[in-house]
Amino acid sequence: MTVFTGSDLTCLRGERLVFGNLAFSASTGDAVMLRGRNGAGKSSLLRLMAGLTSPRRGNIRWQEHDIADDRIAHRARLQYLGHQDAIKPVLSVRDNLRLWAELRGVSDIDGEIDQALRALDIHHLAHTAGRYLSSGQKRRTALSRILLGSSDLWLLDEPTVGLDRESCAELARLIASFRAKGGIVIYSTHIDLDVTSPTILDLDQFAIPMMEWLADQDDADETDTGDNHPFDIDQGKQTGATI
Ligand SMILES: Nc1ncnc2c1ncn2[C@@H]1O[C@H](COP(=O)(O)OP(=O)(O)OP(=O)(O)O)[C@@H](O)[C@H]1O
Repeated sequence: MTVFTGSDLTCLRGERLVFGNLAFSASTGDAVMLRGRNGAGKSSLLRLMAGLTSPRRGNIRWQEHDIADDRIAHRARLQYLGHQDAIKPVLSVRDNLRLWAELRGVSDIDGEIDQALRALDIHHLAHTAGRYLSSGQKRRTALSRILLGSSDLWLLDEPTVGLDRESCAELARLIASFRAKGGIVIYSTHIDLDVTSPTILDLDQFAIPMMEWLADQDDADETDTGDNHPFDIDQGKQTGATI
């Protein structure tokens, strides 16, 4: 059953048209790998999928409901791992996890933290303060957070950065186990992660020149009464803004 979809998505960041006319769909147990050159918009798309930002055009739906209609419900069903590990330097690994578990309303906090620490093989770091962790240990701590509580969707932005080979293999196992329980995983990576049969979404295919998009908008706006152009078209010409 198709659960998570996006259609006709256009993403603008600053004055940059990152991608346009992008669509995706994912069903229970699916993995989607985002691919594309640096700056193609993988992180931007993951942020849209998490409901942290809004598309300039198009919509993203969870079981037919636009995620923009209830962002709190959407946040509750997903775990998002961004570029930043978001580890509090003065708190121990365990207390960092406790903070996240409390925010997520986990009931068996200590039990779930123990499980997550074991899954990422960082139990021995439980009492180490965040500021003393190596970058790989920070990434493993951040990854252990996504195991806390229940979720239906993992959005992972370059989850392998800083991880050694064993941790990458462990992450691949965690992804497989999450999918086996019906979870959907969408991730970006520049290195091979051993994920079984992911759908590939290549963002390079959705890059469109800014001027082409503005002309397209102009046609669409001819029937509009209001002026909701994001940019003045002459300004676009002056700056020659293209992808
Ligand atoms: N906060 C921001 N404000 C304005 N533009 C931004 C911002 N963050 C990113 N961008 C721009 O958006 C575009 C897409 O960036 P994004 O980080 O989504 O790409 P990416 O595919 O994840 O890149 P990478 O592979 O390098 O991580 C880039 O051109 C970037 O310069």
